[in-house]
Amino acid sequence: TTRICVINPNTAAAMTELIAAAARAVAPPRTEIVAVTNPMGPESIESHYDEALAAPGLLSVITEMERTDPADGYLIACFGDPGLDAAREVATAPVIGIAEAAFHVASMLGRGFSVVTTLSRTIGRAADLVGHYGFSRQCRGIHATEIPVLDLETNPLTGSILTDACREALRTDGSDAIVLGCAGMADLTAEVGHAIGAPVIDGVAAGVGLLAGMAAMGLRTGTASGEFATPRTKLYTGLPTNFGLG
Ligand SMILES: NC(=O)NC1=NC(=O)NC1=O
Repeated sequence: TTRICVINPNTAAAMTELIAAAARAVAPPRTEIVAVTNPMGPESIESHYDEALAAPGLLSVITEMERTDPADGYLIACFGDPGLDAAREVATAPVIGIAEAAFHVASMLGRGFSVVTTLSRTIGRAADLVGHYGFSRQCRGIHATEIPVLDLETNPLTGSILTDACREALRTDGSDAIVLGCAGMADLTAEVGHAIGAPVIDGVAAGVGLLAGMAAMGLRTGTASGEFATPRTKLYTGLPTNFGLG
C-alpha cells in the first residue's frame, strides 16, 4: 500500500476533512490518504505572518511521521505552499505543495491558465510561487474573490461568487484552465468546472495524483545530499518537546 500524508497547515479541522475528501476522491487503488491537521499555528493562512507561524507545526508533523512511519509522499495542502523547502530537508519521500501541483497540471492543459484565489492580499504570494516554479509564461492572471479562507465554507454565496470569478478570469485572460487558489475551494471544483466548461484544477487532487504517480515510479528522495540534505544537528531553543529534530 502507498501512503500519502496530506497535511492541512492551518489548525481548522473542518478544512482538513474537506481536504481529505478531495484527496480520497482521486486516490488510486491501494493508496491510503493519511490526513493531518497542524497542531500549532493559525486557524487559516492568508498572510505572510500566518504562513510563517504555520511552518513550525507543519514541519513537526513531517519529522514525527518520518520518525514513526514514513509516508511515500507528503502534500502541503495550503496554496501558499508554506514550509515546502524546509519540509523537503526533513522528508525522505517527495514533498509537493498544492500550488506547485496545480500549476504543473494546469500548464499541461493548454497555453495558459488563470488563478482564482481568496483575499487579494495573497495575490503577491501566488505570483511569487508562479515565478519560483517557472510558470510566468503560462500564468495569464491571478484574481481574488475577496472571500476569507474560513468564510468559504460558511458564506452561502461562495459557489456563485467563485464560479463568476472563474468565468470572468477565463474571459479576460484568454486562459484554457483555472487553478483554484485555496484548499478550501476543493469541494467546489466539479460545480465550477461544469458551470464554466473549462478544466478547473484543485491543487489537493493534483497533488495526490502526482504523488501517487511518483510513488508508483519508486521515486523517494531519501536523505538527499546537497541543498535538501537532512539539517545539521544543532540546538533548537524553545520548540515544543514533540519536535522531531529538537
Ligand atoms: N490562498 C489561500 O488562502 N490559501 C489557503 N489558506 C489556507 O489556510 N489554506 C489554503 O489553501
